[in-house]
Amino acid sequence: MSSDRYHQHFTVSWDQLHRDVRALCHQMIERDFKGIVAITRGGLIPAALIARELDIRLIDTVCIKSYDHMDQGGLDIMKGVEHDGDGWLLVDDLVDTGKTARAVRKMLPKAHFVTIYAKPDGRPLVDQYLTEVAQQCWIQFPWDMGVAYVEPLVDQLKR
Ligand SMILES: O=P(O)(O)OC[C@H]1O[C@H](OP(=O)(O)OP(=O)(O)O)[C@H](O)[C@@H]1O
Ligand SMILES: Nc1nc2[nH]cnc2c(=O)[nH]1
Ligand SMILES: [Mg+2]
Repeated sequence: MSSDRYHQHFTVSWDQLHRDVRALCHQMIERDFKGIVAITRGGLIPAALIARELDIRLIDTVCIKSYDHMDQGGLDIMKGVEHDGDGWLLVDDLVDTGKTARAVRKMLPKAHFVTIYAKPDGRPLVDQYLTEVAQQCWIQFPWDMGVAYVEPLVDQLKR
């Protein structure tokens, strides 16, 4: 999935990501989980933040690699887990088309599946999310960005 065909961007800073994960944790505070299964790689950092807020110590991963082979969006499950997700919290950063969610849901049908952000097409596949983002909007995560120099306005206008 390349971002160039998206017209809008939703840029998430580390500070916003942290605040959004904490807000999602407030919505899960009544629940009791055996552990967290993070969907790599995007689910890893949200899972670590949730583990800290909800004091969850048992953390596993489902390792998935998606590839666009001639636009046939394929998925390679590189590592699964030995249970059906009953009592576990399943975490990803976002759901877009739902392709990843559909594959993981088959493996962990009984898990409580949450993402921080959800596009409309993927929304029905997760149990809980914090913020809906337009389908054509590319979510830019802090781990894909860096702080950059911006030249003074006067110099920009001189060019
Ligand atoms: O609903 P979908 O259309 O499947 O898109 C959502 C998935 O895409 C991103 O992962 P990506 O496949 O980019 O891999 P990564 O998490 O390892 O970066 C994101 O972390 C979700 O897992
Ligand atoms: N970073 C990022 N990865 C994605 N994978 C599928 N949709 C998205 C998105 O909006 N942002
Ligand atoms: Mg991912």
